[in-house]
Amino acid sequence: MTALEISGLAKEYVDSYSGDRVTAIGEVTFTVEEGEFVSILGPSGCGKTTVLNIIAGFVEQTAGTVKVGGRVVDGPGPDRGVVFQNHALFPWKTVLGNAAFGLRMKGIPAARRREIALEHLELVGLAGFENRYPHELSGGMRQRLGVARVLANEPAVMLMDEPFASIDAQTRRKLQEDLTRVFELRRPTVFFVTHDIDEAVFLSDRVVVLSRRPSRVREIVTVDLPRPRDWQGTTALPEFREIANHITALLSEGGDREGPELTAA
Ligand SMILES: Nc1ncnc2c1ncn2[C@@H]1O[C@H](COP(=O)(O)OP(=O)(O)OP(=O)(O)O)[C@@H](O)[C@H]1O
Repeated sequence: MTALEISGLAKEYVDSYSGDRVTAIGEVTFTVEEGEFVSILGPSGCGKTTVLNIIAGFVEQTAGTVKVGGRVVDGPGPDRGVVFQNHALFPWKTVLGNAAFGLRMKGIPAARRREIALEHLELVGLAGFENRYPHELSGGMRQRLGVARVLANEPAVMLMDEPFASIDAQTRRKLQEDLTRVFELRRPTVFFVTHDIDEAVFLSDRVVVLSRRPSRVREIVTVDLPRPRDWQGTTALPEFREIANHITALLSEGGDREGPELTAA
């Protein structure tokens, strides 16, 4: 079943200082099926985060529709859970309190909240840290907590905005591997924004490649690599490199004039 349906999405921003209009998203259409991992890639400034913010209900589109589970999105809601790049955890709450927060909002009784939160902390490798506070965790651990907090709520769609961008390369590999493991176990529906071609190919079932601004879908690339995936084995597959090279070519044909930050090994 289709979990997320984006049709004819467009967004024009008006710069609050100059009054200039910027067409961030030209026309973007794609779907994400239930239990599918879909990433979005494109040149810097092509509107990837804007697409995610519209799906989350934080930003209103100029045209087009977003449907989650067949229902039109018109604001934030518990059917969408966001893992932010900067964690966005509650600093005054413990790890357990953060993981259980959404469950509390849903009115789930305390004992059950604790049980669900602990189960998800264990799933992301944070068992034993439940009484710590966010400032006592490393960046990678905070991001694990962000994932546990969202998964515990069982949203229809999990939205991830470059969650590993500010994390050192070695920890990042581990987090990517652990995210695939969690995905393969639980099969949440994931929409993932990234700049990193290898990351997108490694994690995803499909990759939506956008053109530069005003963005359109250049191609939706299917990543038919076997699961379970592990970084060393999967990235060594000739098919992995073929797909990553194909996406690199698509992005360079698209004239990535805004920056060389797209990475491909
Ligand atoms: N609130 C805003 N007001 C005006 N312009 C905006 C606003 N938010 C984003 N933009 C502009 O819209 C375009 C798309 O921005 P967005 O952050 O969605 O792109 P992105 O592809 O995620 O960028 P990056 O790859 O650099 O993270 C950019 O030109 C940006 O400057």
